[in-house]
Amino acid sequence: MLTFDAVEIAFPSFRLTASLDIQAGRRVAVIGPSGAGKSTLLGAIAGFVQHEGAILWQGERIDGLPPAKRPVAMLFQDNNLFTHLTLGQNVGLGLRPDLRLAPDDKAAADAALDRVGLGRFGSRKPGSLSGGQQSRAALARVLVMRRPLLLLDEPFAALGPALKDEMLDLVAELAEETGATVLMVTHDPRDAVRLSEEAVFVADGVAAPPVPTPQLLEDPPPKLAAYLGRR
Ligand SMILES: Nc1ncnc2c1ncn2[C@@H]1O[C@H](COP(=O)(O)OP(=O)(O)OP(=O)(O)O)[C@@H](O)[C@H]1O
Repeated sequence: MLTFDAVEIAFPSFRLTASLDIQAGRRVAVIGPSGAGKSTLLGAIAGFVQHEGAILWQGERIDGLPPAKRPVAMLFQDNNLFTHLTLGQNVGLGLRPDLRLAPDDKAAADAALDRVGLGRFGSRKPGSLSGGQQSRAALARVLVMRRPLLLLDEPFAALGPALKDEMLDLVAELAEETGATVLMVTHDPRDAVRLSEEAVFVADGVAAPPVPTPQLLEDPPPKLAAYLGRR
């Protein structure tokens, strides 16, 4: 279980509180108006954002750990693939930031590329791939890290609808296989329904405890209704 215990994030002109639990193995959408604090919430889990209160994973505090030691892998919208490195090396970075890859590491990187359908592309560079293939490579890099918490910050926003659906289904499949707990920031209720079982609504300085995604979208609180354009 991922626990936010009286977490409070305070920037000079922004404040966000969160007291909630997310069951291990769940896929959870983080949804809410622009600027509400969705990315900030993920940043606190990953260790990029300072806060009061405690964040625990399986009952142990992780908020004192440096980002690299947290049980977390994070995927951003711009992929963060290095254009001068091959896909194999980009994925290998998930294992060894210095890229001193042992044979086992190389095999794990190849296996991760294979799993996302890029088995033959290990020696290619990102620039020679389509947007969808680049997204798959970035997913392979977080997959190879084998971290139990997968944080996705609008990772597929730049993809067209069909490709986005394909990626969301792939994430769901991989999460089932690995048992990973997934938190995904999205602006699109369709994405939330496609990927997630539960959703955390972030608005007015509060990240609310998760509720079943269909329930939240069928009967949204007023702020979410306004955000969704349903008044
Ligand atoms: N390092 C920081 N220092 C000060 N303020 C910050 C910092 N990071 C974020 N903020 C502020 O925190 C608020 C929440 O930002 P955040 O990016 O988390 O929102 P969001 O819900 O992810 O927005 P969007 O949907 O537009 O991406 C914003 O007002 C932002 O300006």
